[in-house]
Amino acid sequence: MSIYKALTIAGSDSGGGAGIQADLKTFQELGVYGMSVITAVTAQNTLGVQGVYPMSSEAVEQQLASISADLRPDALKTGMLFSSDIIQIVASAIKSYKWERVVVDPVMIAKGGASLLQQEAIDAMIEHLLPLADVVTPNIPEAEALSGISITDSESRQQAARRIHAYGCQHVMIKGGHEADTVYATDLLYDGKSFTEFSSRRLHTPHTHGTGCTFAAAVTSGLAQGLPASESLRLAKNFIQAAIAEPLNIGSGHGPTNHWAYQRGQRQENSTIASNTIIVSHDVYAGGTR
Ligand SMILES: Nc1ncnc2c1ncn2[C@@H]1O[C@H](COP(=O)(O)OP(=O)(O)OP(=O)(O)O)[C@@H](O)[C@H]1O
Ligand SMILES: Cc1ncc(CO)c(N)n1
Repeated sequence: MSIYKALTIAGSDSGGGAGIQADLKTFQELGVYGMSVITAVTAQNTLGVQGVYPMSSEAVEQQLASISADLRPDALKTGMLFSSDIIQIVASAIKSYKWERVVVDPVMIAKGGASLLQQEAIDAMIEHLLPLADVVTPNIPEAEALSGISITDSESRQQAARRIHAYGCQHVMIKGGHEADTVYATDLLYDGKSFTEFSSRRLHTPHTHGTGCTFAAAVTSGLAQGLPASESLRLAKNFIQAAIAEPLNIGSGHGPTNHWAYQRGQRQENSTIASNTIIVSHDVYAGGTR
């Protein structure tokens, strides 16, 4: 039996719902062996972020080197990278170790508003990391920061996706979790040729801590097992829908998602979880100029 290996390069969330912890739980549930390079330790719970403690450059470099010397990842994802120094170290490791199937989740700000990436690091991400990415998964504020385009409607969302794609990544998925009051949570994929929407029923719950990390980790799990990007994104959309639909109700603030729910739903025919994961995926009209 082949063991597929996935690596997450991200921050630690002491509360266990986002960051490295969400990534490793997702890898495990989706049947891939998980490895981690920790870029920063955050003191965090469901109420917010109480502290951010970046690792030294040397600590990040050595973790990457140790993995490279022994355990080649089949796919990797980046999450919270915190500074332009860490971004450059990670980008040069990906290039020099010739690691492939790279998912960049351009984590910038936690849901409560705490900064997880220094402002000046956005340029480093565009210059060094995005050209190495197979899949980039910004939420709407991150897509605005990367593209410089204010997203107000579907046309401006398509423009932002085109602009980010032009930085050199293969696929851009602008996630729709932050849209207010829509019936569907719709993510928009651009592969340089056409747009595809992935829609699911928007669930009304405060328990969405770590949705972005979990989603990108599920994409990485699919890529690690050799699925194409579009299939990996479909898997991730199903995984996160199930994880939001069955909240754990842990903590007194914005609780974590349920990383067990997807596999539980797969095992139970006709379960409520399975019926929650109806996905509409279709090509959308690519208006405007390319
Ligand atoms: N309330 C919801 N109902 C259904 N799906 C949702 C909901 N909120 C987010 N999603 C889905 O979860 C995934 C992550 O999207 P989101 O925009 O929340 O990421 P994010 O802002 O990066 O998350 P994070 O807070 O972890 O940084 C997307 O596939 C999105 O459509
Ligand atoms: C460590 C970490 N990474 C990412 C996020 C974004 O959800 C978070 N809250 N914490």
